[in-house]
Amino acid sequence: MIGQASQETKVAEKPAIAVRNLDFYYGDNKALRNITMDFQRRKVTGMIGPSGCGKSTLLRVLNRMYDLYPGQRATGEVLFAGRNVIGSGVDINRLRARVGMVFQKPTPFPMSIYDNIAFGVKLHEKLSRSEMDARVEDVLRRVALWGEVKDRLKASATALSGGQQQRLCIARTIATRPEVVLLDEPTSALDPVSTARIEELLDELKKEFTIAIVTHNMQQAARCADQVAFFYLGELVEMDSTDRMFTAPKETRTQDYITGRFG
Ligand SMILES: Nc1ncnc2c1ncn2[C@@H]1O[C@H](COP(=O)(O)OP(=O)(O)OP(=O)(O)O)[C@@H](O)[C@H]1O
Repeated sequence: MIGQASQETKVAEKPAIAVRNLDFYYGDNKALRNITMDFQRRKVTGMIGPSGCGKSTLLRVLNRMYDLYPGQRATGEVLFAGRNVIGSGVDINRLRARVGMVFQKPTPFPMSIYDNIAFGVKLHEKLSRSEMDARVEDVLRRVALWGEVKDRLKASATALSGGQQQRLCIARTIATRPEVVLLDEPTSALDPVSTARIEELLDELKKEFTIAIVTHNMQQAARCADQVAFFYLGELVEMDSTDRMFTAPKETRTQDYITGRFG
């Protein structure tokens, strides 16, 4: 009975991000159509669908990355921390610290491993040297990179392997203590061993962060995600728990995609 009650409490928990009737345009091209979905708190939401269906576009809306480009606009609501983040009057730098993003290709800054992490933190917090050292160590430990780099924190981040660079980018993202971490195909440029390490890491990170991951890899979605959303031609076709999406999807298009019949 107690288990059931706590289960119900979990279900009732407010989503970290609630997307409502979201449309997105690249100029005249409508790339997202009336998207309504929830990103559950401290869960991994997998976003799947054929190339061009709008997965990356949706991620870029969640932290207003599209704002950097003229001609791109979103309408509808993206509710995060009590406000519509695609509305006016939002502190975009603050939003991007709270909704962090990791890209497909590792993108370390051309500076030292230490500074890659300290750089973003300094924009938002005033830490003493020892506090910053502690923050750097903490996030590097959490991405299981500390052992590999602790003796060369002042060395250039670009000298790390691709897998190490991607773990550093995740460390850099979580160093500003975001609530949500967005990952756009974070392992597609990595070998299987590095991929497995990132997937293990996601399992750890979701204890603390809400995670949204775009992936083309169905096994990865099945392994990592708690819930999966399937997109097609700018629409959200279906969203459900990972188990149900992979064993009993409601829509034929979902079934066809996950079984490799198209895409
Ligand atoms: N900068 C842009 N300018 C114009 N149209 C764009 C731009 N970026 C994406 N699009 C269009 O928006 C639609 C959605 O693209 P998006 O990159 O979000 O898809 P995706 O599902 O992430 O694809 P992929 O899996 O190949 O990365 C596509 O029709 C694409 O051509």
